[in-house]
Amino acid sequence: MRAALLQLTSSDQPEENLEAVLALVDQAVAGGADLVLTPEVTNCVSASRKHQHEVLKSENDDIVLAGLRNAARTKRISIVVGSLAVKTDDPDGRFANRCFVIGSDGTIRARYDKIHMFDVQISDSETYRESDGFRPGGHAVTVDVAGATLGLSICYDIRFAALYRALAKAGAQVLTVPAAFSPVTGAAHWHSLLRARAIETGCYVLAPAQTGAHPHSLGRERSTYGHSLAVSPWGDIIADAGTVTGVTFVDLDLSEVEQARRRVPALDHDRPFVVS
Ligand SMILES: O=C(O)CNC(=O)[C@H](CS)NC(=O)CCC(=O)C(=O)O
Repeated sequence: MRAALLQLTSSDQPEENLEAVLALVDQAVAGGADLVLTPEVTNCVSASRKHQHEVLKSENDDIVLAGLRNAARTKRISIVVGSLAVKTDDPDGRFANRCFVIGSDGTIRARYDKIHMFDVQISDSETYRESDGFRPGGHAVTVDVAGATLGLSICYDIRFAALYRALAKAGAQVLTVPAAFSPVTGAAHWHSLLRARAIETGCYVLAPAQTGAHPHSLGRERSTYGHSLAVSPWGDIIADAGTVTGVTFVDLDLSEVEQARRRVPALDHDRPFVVS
């Protein structure tokens, strides 16, 4: 199976982002991809709640989701839309940070709402309060698509190893980690966290990322770390997109999942213990 990781610098305008992502989907198809993966918040990166409420829609009216479903169907590819910010029926008006898996017939095969919210003060000048604007999910999801079983996650989830262990035990062979990582924590932790999850589970890890300085008509400036990454089930980095936008191809051989788990069957070696 050939996967293509799309690295984007999404703006706060969904129309622009749709155009940009469809251009990269075309490149991915031309390069022979069966499975295309896009980063977290492909449809809109914005720090302004007011602006988000103006431009974002429920999933039924989201133009990026509609455009990517159409692309999947007409080009016969599967797509993991890393996430879209979509309106929900939350009484506080909060959005969902939702991953969509689209089959090669254009149907939505799975949805996953990001579970862990990035409520973090990285420094005096850099604070994130994701749960102010987004309603967290509570369901982990695996899905069979393009000949593989995927285990879904989003960005900050990567710091919660138990999620990935549960996904692998539920049958996942490929863990997807679409992201919009902060430059500071990315430089410190990104590669290590992704490699650790691959090593612990014997899964491929595919992590398409937002990169660079995101243009804003409103709100404060926002930059992301980039470095879309693919990691083998043995823990080797097999692709790193650096910081430019574009498409990164990676060929997956699912027998490597079995092989890694045969060599180190740690996934089957959990033991009960108490902490005192
Ligand atoms: O707000 C949006 O536009 C979309 N969501 C995000 O960008 C989220 C929440 S702010 N970012 C992360 O989870 C980064 C995690 C991270 O950087 C780390 O774990 O170190």
